[in-house]
Amino acid sequence: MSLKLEHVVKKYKDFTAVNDLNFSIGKGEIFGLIGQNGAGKTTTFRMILDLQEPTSGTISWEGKPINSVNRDILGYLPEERGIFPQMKVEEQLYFFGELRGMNRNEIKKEIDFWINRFDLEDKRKNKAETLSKGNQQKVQLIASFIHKPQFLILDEPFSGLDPVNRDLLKNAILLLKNQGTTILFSSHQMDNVEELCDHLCLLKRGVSLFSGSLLDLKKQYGKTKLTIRTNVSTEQLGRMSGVKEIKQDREDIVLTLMDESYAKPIFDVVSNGNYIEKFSLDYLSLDEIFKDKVGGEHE
Ligand SMILES: Nc1ncnc2c1ncn2[C@@H]1O[C@H](COP(=O)(O)OP(=O)(O)OP(=O)(O)O)[C@@H](O)[C@H]1O
Repeated sequence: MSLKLEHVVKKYKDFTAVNDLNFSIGKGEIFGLIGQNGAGKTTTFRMILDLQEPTSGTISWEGKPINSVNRDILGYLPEERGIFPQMKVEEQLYFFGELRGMNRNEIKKEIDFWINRFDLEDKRKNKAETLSKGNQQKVQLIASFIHKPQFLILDEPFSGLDPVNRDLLKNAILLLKNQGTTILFSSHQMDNVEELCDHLCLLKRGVSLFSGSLLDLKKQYGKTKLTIRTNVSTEQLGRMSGVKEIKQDREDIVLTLMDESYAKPIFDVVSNGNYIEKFSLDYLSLDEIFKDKVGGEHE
């Protein structure tokens, strides 16, 4: 394991922001930390980065206490966005690279590569303050990993990015993973987590509701989402046994089943002389699981 948190607690006076948190991240894995506002994600990141001390518990990197590890193996995109407004994009990135001990040739290579990937070529010589928010965020992202850290922590990296830039970021994250970078990121947007993460931890008010592989989380619920497009009526399907919930979603009827075994009798009814355009039995989406786990409080 690269990163390991064991029984980590963070208290602010009487308030417990993180309570007995345990999870580990394997080398080269993408790990998602998800939770509502105030769940304790940023606090956890700050403890991993040794910017805050845990009240109790241990955090280790490759078996050594995280605070004994060379800072240059880490990269961090903080939640607070901010770059030097008056500095040109390129100067900015040279500055952060030099801070990490890189020479100008190495930095130039990285800048050329990432500026191109993030579609910022025409902004190179522009002052940061003249860039749109999304473009400023991309510059800050490049700054966080320009030194090729072994372990990259991204706090809400997708927030504020349009769909095209979200895809650019997703591809960048996958590229970094393929180069061996271990990546931990937080997000409120479950589709990003679902697409990218191998493993995740679901936090609610500082307590972990689940930590482990995405597939194991999905298996807890089983394949209970049945989507049907047919000429059989909603009323008839709603009367079938094992149906917990039924709703119309445009042309589809979506059933939530008590468990997977109820799908076969429904198939037998639907396939009996009817035209079936769609019959698909799936795991719940991470968004649906999240809402179920955190209850009705998720807006
Ligand atoms: N310095 C502090 N003093 C007191 N309470 C704090 C402090 N920092 C954070 N908290 C509280 O700890 C809890 C967790 O905060 P944290 O910022 O880690 O949440 P988060 O999951 O990152 O939320 P968000 O998604 O809104 O960024 C919140 O209730 C917050 O008010």
